Parts: sequence; C-alpha cells; structure tokens
Amino acid sequence: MEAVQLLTTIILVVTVFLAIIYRQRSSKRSSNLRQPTTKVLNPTVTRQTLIDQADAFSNRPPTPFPIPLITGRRHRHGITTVPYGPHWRALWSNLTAAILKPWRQGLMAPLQREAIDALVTSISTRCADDGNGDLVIRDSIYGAVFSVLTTVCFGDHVDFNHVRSMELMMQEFRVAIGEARVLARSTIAKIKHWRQWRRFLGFRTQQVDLFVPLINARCQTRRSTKHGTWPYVDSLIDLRIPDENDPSGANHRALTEDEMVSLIVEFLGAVESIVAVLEWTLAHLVIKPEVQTKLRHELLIVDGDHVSGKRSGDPGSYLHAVVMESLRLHPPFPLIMKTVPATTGMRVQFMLGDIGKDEKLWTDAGEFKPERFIAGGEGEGMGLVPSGSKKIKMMPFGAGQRSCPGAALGVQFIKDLVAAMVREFEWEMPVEGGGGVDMTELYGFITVMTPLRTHIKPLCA
Ligand code: HEM
Repeated sequence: MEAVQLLTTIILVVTVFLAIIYRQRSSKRSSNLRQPTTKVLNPTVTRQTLIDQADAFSNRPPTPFPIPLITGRRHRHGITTVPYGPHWRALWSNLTAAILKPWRQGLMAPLQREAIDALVTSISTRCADDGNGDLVIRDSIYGAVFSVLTTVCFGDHVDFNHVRSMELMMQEFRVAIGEARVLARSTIAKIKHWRQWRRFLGFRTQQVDLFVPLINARCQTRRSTKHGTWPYVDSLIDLRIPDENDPSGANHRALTEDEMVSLIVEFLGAVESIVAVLEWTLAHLVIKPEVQTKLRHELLIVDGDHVSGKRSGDPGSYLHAVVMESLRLHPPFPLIMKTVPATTGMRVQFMLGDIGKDEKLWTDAGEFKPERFIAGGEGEGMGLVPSGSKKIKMMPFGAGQRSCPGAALGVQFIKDLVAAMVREFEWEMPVEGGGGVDMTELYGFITVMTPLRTHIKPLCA
C-alpha cells in the first residue's frame, strides 16, 4: 500500500514539474510571438527611417516568421536570424569570402553559363514538343538556378537524383512556409489542420536527411569543382565562431550540424528570389512587346526583321534598366521585420515594397517603364542598397548592416538569365485561356507571381 502511495506521489510530483516546465517554455515562446508589432505604413517614413537609422535596426526578431522550426532555437541560427555581433560577423564574412568574392572574380561564370545553356536547350525542346501550345516555365528556371546554387554549396559531385530531391523539398518548403505562417498563430488552426502542420514540421527532418550526408561526405573527401572553386559547405566545416559560453570571446567553436543545415537552407532559399524576379521580368516583356524588342536590339545584331548575330558580354544599360524596373515593382520581400533597439524586442514591420511604388517618388509609379533607369531618367544611377551619396527610392535588398549581401550576385544572375531568354526566344501572350498574363501576386515566404504562362517562339540567329 505504501509503495502505491509513494509511486502515486512520485508520478504527481513529476507531472507537476513537467507541467511547470511546459508552461514556462510555451509562455516564453508565445510571448515572443505576441511581442507588439508596429507597422510603418508610410513609404516616406519607411525610406527615411531605413536610410537615416538603418544601422539602429540591425536585428530581426529571433524568428522572422512565428515558426521556431527554421531557426530561433539555440545552435540553429543562420545569418538572417543571428543577433548583430561577433557571431553574425563570422557567418557574414565567411559567406563573403566563400561565395561572393569568387563570384565577383568571375570564377563561377562557367558554371552559370552551363546552367543557362541547359535551360535554353530544355525550353527549346519543350517548344518543339508542345508545338503551338503555351508553356509554364517556372520549374525549368528553378531547376537551372538551383543547379548553380547547389554546386556552389556542395560541389559538383552530387548525384543528380539527390539534387532533384533537394530541389523538390525546397520548392515544397517555400509553399509550406506560406501556409504555416497562418497556422502558427493559432492552436485551433494547428489542431484543425494537423496534417498540414505535421507535414510542415517534418521539413526539418527532410533537410537534415538530405544535407547531412553531403556535409559528412565533404568532411571525408575534399575535391574542388571542375571549375576550380570550393563549395560553401567546406567553408562551413572549417569555420570557427565565437563560443557563446565564453564571455571573454576568446574561445571559438565549430558550427553544429543543425547550424550548417540552417545556413544551407538559407543559402538555397535565395533561388526563390532570383526565379521570382526573372518571372516578373519576363511577364512584363510579354505584356510590353516594345520593351522586349528594344532589349533584343541591345542583345542581338538585328538587320530589319532578321537576327544576324549575338552580342556577347554584359551589353549594358537597357538590360540593367529592365531588371531594376522589375525589382522596383516586385521586390520578392515586400516587407521586412526588425526589432527596436534597446527595448523588449518590439517588432517593427517596414513595407519595403511600397517605397518603389510611392507616387511621391516616381511618376506613373504603377507603370513598367525601364526608361526611367537610363540616362536622364528619374532612376538614373540608383544604387541597389543605400550607401554613400547614391540616391535611393527603392529598397529591394533592404538597408543598413543587415541589407542583402547577395544583391550584386542576384542582380547579375538575373541579368544573365534575362539576356539569354531574350536572345534565344520571343515571348508572346498565351494563346489559350483568354490570352492575358495573370499578374496576381501570391504571398508566402516571398511574394511571387501566379506561374507565368506564355507562348514561346525560339529565335534562330
Ligand atoms: C533577387 C535576389 C535577392 C533579393 C531580392 C534579396 C533580398 C533580401 C532582403 C530584402 C534581405 C533583408 C534585408 C534587410 O533586412 O534589410 C536579404 C537578406 C539576406 N540575403 Fe538576400 N536577396 C537576394 C539574393 C540573395 C542571394 C543570392 C544571397 C546569397 C548569396 C542572399 C543572401 C542573403 C543573406 C545572407 C541575408 C541576411 C543578411 C543579414 O542578416 O546580415 N540573398 N535579402
């Protein structure tokens, strides 16, 4: 009898203890989610604040979305979520040294060229197969950009099927984040849509299953790619960051497996933005054939109606203007979240996208007019991020210390893709379904357009 009483008491004590811990944890998590959020709706105030006080907003909330799955737990930080300081500096400098510098030096250009050539071949084949039909090309573009970033990340010895599995997982993950943002705010919604929520939580396991074997393989054997570059993962394996358990800051530690997975997810996530901007750009070229023709004349040698050759290299100003105009109207991240400095972590939401559409800053702000970015136009000489004396009337890459380090790489990649698409194909209104382009925005992890459906005709040079 005494034993039963003792056992009951132990179970009771353990249950109460676990309940207290659970309560503490969940209240801590939900208090984080319930932090007051201030929305800055006025584009002039957003722009002014982000230019004048950009560096004061050097931190984001621990989880930019109310989902602790992606990051937010200890030892899971990526560059986007880590607080500003030595840890951030170590991750940021590593990305710059491992990826952005070799890219600037042109070391990754052959890899990018191969992927673009393969994309052209794949679209040409689909045009031949589909006869006069319309095509949705998002998946083809995604595959091409993803193949470049996976090679940059893991090297070029990864099995094709493995690359394909990572690609599908990342595409599904992007869609799932959009859905999960809504579910994460309410317990009832989570219970009601428990299958969807469970599927979402399962992504972390999939990411670990797909990325960790590749990380381990690099720990065993290091080989440069056939173009002589070294994968991002190698730099992550070698990186040492300040050990947060040592207040002196003298000790450093290696990244955990979990941190590497977060950094890889973050890196491969950049594919989405590049694809989104390319798709919006092509959509505008379909809607405004005169812009497409003008751009083609910059990219190709055209005699009357006959294309007699291709201009090589970065042809210049009109291509740049077209891509800038697309970024002005359709920044993939139309809002960013920051925390107020030296407060309890109050969140501030800045509507980045509204700056580019501000009627006070731009004439005919809603119109796609690349001419505004060429000499004499109101956008001439516009920088990608606020720096020095460059005028800023759009912020597709944010501002301040935490602005996008991949801006130059992203824009160059988009320009190369647009150039290839316009040199090789004529982009026309779809034949089926009423003949219009659906420009409806779809909100999720980033803002994308409804998949572009268009009629494509290969051009013979
Ligand atoms: C069109 C392509 C891209 C767009 C529109 C874009 C946009 C952005 C924006 C709006 C931010 C937040 C800025 C802020 O909070 O002020 C950001 C951050 C970031 N982006 Fe990009 N990005 C692009 C491509 C890339 C690429 C190619 C890379 C990787 C090489 C990259 C890596 C990052 C990282 C690591 C951060 C976090 C920076 C930090 O917190 O210090 N992005 N990006």
